[in-house]
Amino acid sequence: ERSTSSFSYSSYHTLEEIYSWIDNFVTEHSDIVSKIQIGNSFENRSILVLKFSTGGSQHPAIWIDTGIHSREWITHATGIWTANKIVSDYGKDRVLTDILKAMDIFIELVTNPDGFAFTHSMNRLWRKNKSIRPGIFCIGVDLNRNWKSGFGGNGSNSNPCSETYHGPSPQSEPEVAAIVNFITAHGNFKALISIHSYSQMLMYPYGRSLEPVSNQRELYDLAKDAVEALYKVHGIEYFFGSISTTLYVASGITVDWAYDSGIKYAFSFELRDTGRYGFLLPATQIIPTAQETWMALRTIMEHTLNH
Ligand SMILES: O=C(O)[C@H](Cc1ccccc1)CC(O)(O)C[N+](=O)[O-]
Ligand SMILES: [Zn+2]
Repeated sequence: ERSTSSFSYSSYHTLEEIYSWIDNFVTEHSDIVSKIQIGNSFENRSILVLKFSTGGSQHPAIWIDTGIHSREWITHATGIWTANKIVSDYGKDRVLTDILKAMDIFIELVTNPDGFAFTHSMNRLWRKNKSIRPGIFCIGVDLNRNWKSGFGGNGSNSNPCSETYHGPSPQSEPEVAAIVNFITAHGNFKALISIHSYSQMLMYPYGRSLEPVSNQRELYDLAKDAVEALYKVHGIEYFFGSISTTLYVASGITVDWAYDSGIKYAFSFELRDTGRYGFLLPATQIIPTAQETWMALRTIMEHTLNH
């Protein structure tokens, strides 16, 4: 369709519908939003990032990614609603306006486009990307185990048929390499938020070990404030803490790489629910989930602005 006004934010969408929405969205809000292609997926789909900026060059930046695991459809839908919330509230919400006056926000909505297309065409519960390699008879790498930090450690698997297969080497997957190259070249990211589902948790590094990060107390207090802001919207309760102590040990993950790269505010969300619907969360819960998640994101971004 020609404009985002006919786009339903309370429905799940195909890859083509999302990419079309991105083009319309950027056209309609070209004063503050632009589209950047940071690379191509294994199956040669464009990897797209939305940049929200009020100008300046190289503002300190905040990264948000959704859909790194393709079956977690609530995360793409939440990202799309969040993008629209940012343009709707800029100039009205004092906190958001202050954030965007000083910082840029980058949102990668479909971080695993090949896997996402596959969840629509063949297997709704596909998690990994779609890479294939000679002599290997299972498809895909877990993009949340392919990062350099702690690569190959506990909580990742060397078996290509495993759902947590870490891949042949760190950043072997184009979908991960594209983000690493973009964030490294930019050089001024202050926060990274990688959004998953489900379990209703807000977590910070490390995943690879039980060892606390240097600013653990600060991250604990910030996570606490963020989940309280989330709770106030619809009464949904989140657990929070470090990944390894709150959920399980996982190695080669996005937020450990971000933290070790100097991004001291690195978080991962597990959105709704706690297992009743799981990855098959009904579309009726998209907007309520996005509304409450926004309040947590806004809390993290405000803290990043002020520290
Ligand atoms: O194992 C995962 O990558 C996430 C948990 C997670 C999330 C962030 C960093 C480390 C681990 C769980 C999930 O979101 O993928 C849900 N699932 O197990 O399919
Ligand atoms: Zn996930």
